[in-house]
Amino acid sequence: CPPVSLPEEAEVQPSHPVTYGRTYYGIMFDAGSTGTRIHIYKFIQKDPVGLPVLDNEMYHAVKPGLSAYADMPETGAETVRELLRVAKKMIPKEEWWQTPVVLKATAGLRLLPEEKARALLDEVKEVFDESPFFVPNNSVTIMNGKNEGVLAWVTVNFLTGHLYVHTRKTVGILDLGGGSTQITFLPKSKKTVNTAPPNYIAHIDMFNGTYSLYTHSYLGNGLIAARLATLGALGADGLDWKVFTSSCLPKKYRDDWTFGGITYKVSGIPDGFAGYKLCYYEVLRVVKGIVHQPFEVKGNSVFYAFSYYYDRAVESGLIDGSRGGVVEVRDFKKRAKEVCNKMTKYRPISPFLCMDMTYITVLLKEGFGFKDSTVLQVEMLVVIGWKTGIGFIGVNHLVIEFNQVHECSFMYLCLCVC
Ligand SMILES: O=c1[nH]cnc2c1ncn2[C@@H]1O[C@H](COP(=O)(O)OP(=O)(O)O)[C@@H](O)[C@H]1O
Repeated sequence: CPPVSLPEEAEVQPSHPVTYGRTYYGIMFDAGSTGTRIHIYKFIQKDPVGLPVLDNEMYHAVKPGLSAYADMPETGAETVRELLRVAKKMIPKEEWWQTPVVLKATAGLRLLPEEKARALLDEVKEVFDESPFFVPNNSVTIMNGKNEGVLAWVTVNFLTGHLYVHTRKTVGILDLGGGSTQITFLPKSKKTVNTAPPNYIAHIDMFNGTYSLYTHSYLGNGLIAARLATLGALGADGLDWKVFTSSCLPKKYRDDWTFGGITYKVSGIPDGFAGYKLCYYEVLRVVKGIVHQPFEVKGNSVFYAFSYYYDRAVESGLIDGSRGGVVEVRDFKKRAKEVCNKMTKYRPISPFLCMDMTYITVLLKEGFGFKDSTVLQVEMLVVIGWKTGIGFIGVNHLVIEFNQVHECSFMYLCLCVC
């Protein structure tokens, strides 16, 4: 493990134009299951001994994600080349040679057969090598689920000011991606740690101490992968002729639907039933017996929920998109019932809204075991980090990479997940 150093108090630095000091750039790709995003960071070091401060972040995204190109890795890598063009426009030419470029892939590539994922990573690495940027060792990799959960926890707690020496009051995170979903929190009671499966506990070193986090990433339980599982389409054959039906979809709905580069025929049950109750039992199969209920989650911890929790809360009108908001688990349930029982009203938003909202409800209640009254702070991560301009977990990927390159002297924080 590298040495760990964190400032005494993690201070949120205001974003303001600084015209002196040394400037550094860094390029981070977040290769998710539903899209590939580039984050271009600009840091300014005001004095030679101080830590660099994030001055600006630029963001661009393309859809679909790399995994949609499982059978055309070269075409997939072209999407990365396109995004690098943006970086070339943003970063001054004389800085290119010392600007590190890193790509971390998440659930989309984890779900692919190993050789297909490998081919995609190799093609992306070639694109990096052909670029004028600095390519550190292991710059194109799949991030494991444990790190994904821990980094999101560090990011949210850093941005919300909960990371400081002897910190005890932290917030938990719930991240719902397309392919996987993560839960991470710092347990207050020993029983949570002792009753958890051993690989659900991650020990992280911060401030000269070791913290044991409860964390797990459920592969295949992201929102979009869960749709496939609900429809019974995950790993199914006969895709040319099979129509996958569900009572979570409007009865008259029938369409082709593509995820991960594969197209599925999906439909409601035209002469059958649709609605919350039936849908609830359909999605329950995707969660029951798979998702572990931590002992402590029934307590009063604060959880930040983002990614698809946020997207669907906004779409269904639970929260305001520009501000995020506080909701109780029961609010998701109430809104799921309404959406499912009035499918035609909500169909223009998305024919999958009933399935998605029901899945979120079932995941929270039957999966993690949250109470109806559990409060969730539903936010877009960009909003959480608006003061600093720090956007997504990308910044922490970058921190890790920078630290490997600059031996922990460079960034706000150094972290080690053992
Ligand atoms: O840079 C970002 N800022 C804010 N939200 C993001 C960003 N990148 C991804 N998301 C959110 O993450 C979700 C999709 O997750 P993703 O495609 O990364 O799946 P995965 O993590 O399962 O691979 C969506 O809700 C999307 O809005």
